[in-house]
Amino acid sequence: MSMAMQTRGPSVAQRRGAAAARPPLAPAPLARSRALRVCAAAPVAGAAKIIDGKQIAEDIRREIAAEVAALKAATGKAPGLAVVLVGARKDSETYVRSKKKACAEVGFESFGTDLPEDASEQEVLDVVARYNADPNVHGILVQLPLPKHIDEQRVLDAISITKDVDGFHPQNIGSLAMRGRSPLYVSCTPKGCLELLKRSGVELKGKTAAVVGRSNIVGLPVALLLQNEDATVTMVHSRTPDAAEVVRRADVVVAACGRAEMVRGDWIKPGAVVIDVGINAVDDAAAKRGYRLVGDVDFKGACERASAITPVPGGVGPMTIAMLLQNTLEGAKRQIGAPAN
Ligand SMILES: NC(=O)C1=CN([C@@H]2O[C@H](COP(=O)(O)OP(=O)(O)OC[C@H]3O[C@@H](n4cnc5c(N)ncnc54)[C@H](OP(=O)(O)O)[C@@H]3O)[C@@H](O)[C@H]2O)C=CC1
Ligand SMILES: Nc1nc(=O)c2c([nH]1)NC[C@@H]1CN(c3ccc(C(=O)N[C@@H](CCC(=O)O)C(=O)O)cc3)C=[N+]21
Ligand SMILES: [Mg+2]
Repeated sequence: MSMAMQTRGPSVAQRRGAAAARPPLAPAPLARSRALRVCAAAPVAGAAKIIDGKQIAEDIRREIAAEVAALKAATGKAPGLAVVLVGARKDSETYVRSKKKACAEVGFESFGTDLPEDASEQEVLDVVARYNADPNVHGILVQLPLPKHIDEQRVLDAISITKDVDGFHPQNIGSLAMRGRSPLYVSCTPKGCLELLKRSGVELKGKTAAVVGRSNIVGLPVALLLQNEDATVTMVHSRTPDAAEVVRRADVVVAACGRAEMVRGDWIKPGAVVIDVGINAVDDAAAKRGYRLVGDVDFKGACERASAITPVPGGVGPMTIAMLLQNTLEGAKRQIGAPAN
């Protein structure tokens, strides 16, 4: 696999120092990504390069901040993102908080509505309708999962496709699946996976890819995107008799099955590129929060065989938020350019 590897970039410590020396998202003169660093966790022989999603996401957010400044200067308007949270799940609250913080850092206006766990479906639909009609809101995100008594698909379908920055509307997913059509928005996590591959110099054309998981929000759109880049894609799901056998043939593996460390190191074809979407909390008495996050891939084992791999945390997660900002900026530019849509 041809990869543009940069193993001689600054050390992590140097990079941290440099980041601290300037405001976090001030447009840098050179917004180059230093995608890959040597994997510290793996033995020296055959050590995989780490695809540094945190760093790449930071580069993208800096690019976005510069574009927002230019948009504001030209139009007097800032992109606006509305986040709707129903209930009080701890993880959802954390995600929503980090999305709002990311919005503020790039100069977006952020809107938010928090509804109680027992809010009715109609109340959620009313909030969506209000944001659909608000010209200062260019993107709408309804945090998932919603409480059981609310029909998730009905709520997602109610989001105006012009503001569907999550890319969850069936029309946006459908367009992704059809040759010759382009969706208005591509879902953030799948788009982030592809951006990581692209910015790491991974060639997809003619390669074999395995996607573990087929959910509407991750596995399915990732598989469609990889196929659009001319990879030959196999999707693995809970009824696949031998997941390992499929993964062993893949030059590119995307793991999104929601099973901690299910994809074992010895499933990885030597030299393959591994994108680990999984976010799983596992109890760990030694960790500060009492748990630590692991991916859907056995990271240590995979490091010994992969040519490059994303870590968890610090891989796909930060890219999801960067792509949300990117989608919102794109939507704002379209909507501000044509206010009568
Ligand atoms: N980093 C990020 O930004 C994000 C991370 N995530 C993480 O990604 C992971 C996937 O999320 P999501 O797609 O929402 O999860 P879902 O639970 O919706 O889907 C999981 C998929 O994996 C498949 N699967 C489950 N068990 C197995 C198994 N034993 N073997 C093979 N396939 C299996 C399921 O198959 P079937 O269809 O047959 O049930 C399903 O298609 C989770 O860890 C989640 O936390 C999710 C969103 C964003
Ligand atoms: N409408 C909707 N859109 C979503 O995009 C959406 C959603 N609902 N519901 C939940 C999932 C999950 N998700 C993540 C986003 C960022 C990180 C992230 O930044 N993770 C950090 C770690 C954060 C930590 O330390 O807890 C990392 O991987 O480095 C993870 C997961 C978006 N989702
Ligand atoms: Mg989707």
